[in-house]
Amino acid sequence: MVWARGLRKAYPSTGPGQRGDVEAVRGIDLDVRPGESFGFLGPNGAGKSSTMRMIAAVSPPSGGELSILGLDPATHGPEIRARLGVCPQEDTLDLELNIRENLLVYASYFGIRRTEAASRADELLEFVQLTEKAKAKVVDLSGGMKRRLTIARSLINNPDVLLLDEPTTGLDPQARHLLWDRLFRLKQRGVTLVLTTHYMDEAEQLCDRLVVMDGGAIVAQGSPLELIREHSTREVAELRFGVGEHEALAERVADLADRVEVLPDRLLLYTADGEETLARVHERGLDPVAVLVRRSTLEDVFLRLTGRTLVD
Ligand SMILES: Nc1ncnc2c1ncn2[C@@H]1O[C@H](COP(=O)(O)OP(=O)(O)OP(=O)(O)O)[C@@H](O)[C@H]1O
Repeated sequence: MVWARGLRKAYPSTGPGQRGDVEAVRGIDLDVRPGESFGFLGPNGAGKSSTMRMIAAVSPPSGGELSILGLDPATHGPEIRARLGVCPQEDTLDLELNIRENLLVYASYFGIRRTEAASRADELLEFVQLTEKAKAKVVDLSGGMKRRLTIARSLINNPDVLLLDEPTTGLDPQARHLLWDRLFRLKQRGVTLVLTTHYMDEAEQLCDRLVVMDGGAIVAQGSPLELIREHSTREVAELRFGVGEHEALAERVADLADRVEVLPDRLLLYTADGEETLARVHERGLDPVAVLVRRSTLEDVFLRLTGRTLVD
């Protein structure tokens, strides 16, 4: 569905004192398969949105090869865009129109006939659970509802691939779960999902496979489970001590874990059995102010690969 080799994106520098181009994407390879849910996970500035804009055929690559739905975006941009759904990071809904009208106007951009557009709009409002709000204004919707409307809008042309740039950023947990549920259903219907996120739980919930990006490059790829197995241990014991004590205490527990990470507010002990490790910590006479034993997540994978946390 999406295939890339050595894909690059550079922007001319604009700021004073900036020299050379900004290398947003530095030669990445991609292979998104039909029907899968594929994610780009990485912190702000990793190059996720730049990659998505190239896949959406709205931003030309600066180098490398790119094929979308088997077509070259340089020569087949309009055909590709007609078969894609794009859900941008910021909602770009028309505030003057009501909810249903937003869908109808969007349908007209794709040349969909009025009667077909009307039934499609009703079907999509039902799908995103906004039927009762059909006549409401955009300003009367919650953040979660606006996102659902944006998704409905991006489905108006019945796309083969849906691109979602940070679909749940800024939403509360309930709104996020509702959105995830709709995206699962789309996947069940055979729509290929390509999404960016900086939420590890979202990547774990939604993505069959993902690439971890940092500084414009892919630093790891695989299924969430594969990435965790490959780059982390089964469990993590988190220990909080007094402010400024963590660096020195890390040395005293280093031999109790496969690996120890020092964060400003806690120590992370990577181990197969967190409770067992914790018991050993206490045996040494150390007394953390707070402890937590949890399973490893993609956040741990990112920390291992980059030395930084995903959300600073
Ligand atoms: N239009 C542009 N002109 C110049 N520089 C840009 C442009 N768009 C992005 N960049 C720069 O390219 C780099 C990658 O940005 P990009 O938005 O692709 O990252 P991201 O991973 O999507 O981050 P975010 O989560 O903040 O959207 C950053 O250094 C950014 O400042």
